[in-house]
Amino acid sequence: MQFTKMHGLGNNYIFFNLLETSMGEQDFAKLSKKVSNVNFGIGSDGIILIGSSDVADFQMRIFNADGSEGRNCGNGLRCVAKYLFDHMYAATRDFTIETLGGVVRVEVEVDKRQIVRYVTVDMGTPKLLKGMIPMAGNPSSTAINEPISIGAKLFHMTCVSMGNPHAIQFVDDIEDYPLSTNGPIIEHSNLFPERVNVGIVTVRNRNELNYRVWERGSGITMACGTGACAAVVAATLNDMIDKYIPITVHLPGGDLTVSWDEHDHVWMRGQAEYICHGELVMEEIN
Ligand SMILES: N[C@H](CCC[C@H](N)C(=O)O)C(=O)O
Repeated sequence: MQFTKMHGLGNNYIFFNLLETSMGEQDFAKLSKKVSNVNFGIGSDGIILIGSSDVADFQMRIFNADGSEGRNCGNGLRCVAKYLFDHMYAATRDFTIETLGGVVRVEVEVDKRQIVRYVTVDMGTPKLLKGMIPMAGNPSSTAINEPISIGAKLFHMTCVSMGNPHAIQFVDDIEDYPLSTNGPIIEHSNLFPERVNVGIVTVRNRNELNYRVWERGSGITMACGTGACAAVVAATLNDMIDKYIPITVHLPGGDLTVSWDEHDHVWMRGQAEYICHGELVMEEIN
């Protein structure tokens, strides 16, 4: 089985192109757990399937390193967009991709050799109601800087869905925050019936954020596109950054430009890179 390994700011996935070869009734959860493991597999934050769609130009599915299926993936979307344009599946520079979290529109920017360098994604509208995150509590209320106790710890969280769930906390210095301790506690709290991506943000100024993530199903990664979008929405809701302008989000793997526009759409612009192509020995997987 052919694969391509790509990353968006170090958030790396193994991509399978189902437009070329079907993988049949594959147990994608099992495949992702095996392939994502750096010792017994290839090593990645998960797998991404590129396929056809009845409601958009293409479809993207993402499975985390633990085998759970994600509902959206910002860094993955930029990689998929680059792959589809570079391999001439996409006839135009802008096209749509179906995810479990909804259909998004992407636009690729090419250099003079027609190679994709940057991708802009219209990530759609953020969902703020607890019933849409989803999280416990009154489903038609929101969690904006809400004090939330989990175990013996008190957190102040702003919760946003970008198609996938994010719990955002604002701290003085993201490097000091015990993310590998608190991340799994929050991810697996019964407050979040579908678990949650845990984002930590330091506001540098009115148009720059620092952001780190403990990802649902993958743990600490170098970057999270949907998380960066959720961070900008959360910082805006808490009046920590200026509205409607492009915000630079600094992640461990690099920078993204995110804006939440006056039409309630969140836009993310960033790079996507190839790492390698390869052949997966399938009998080792089953
Ligand atoms: N790294 C991805 C997010 C993966 C989300 C996944 N961890 C989940 O929601 O289960 C991104 O760039 O948006």
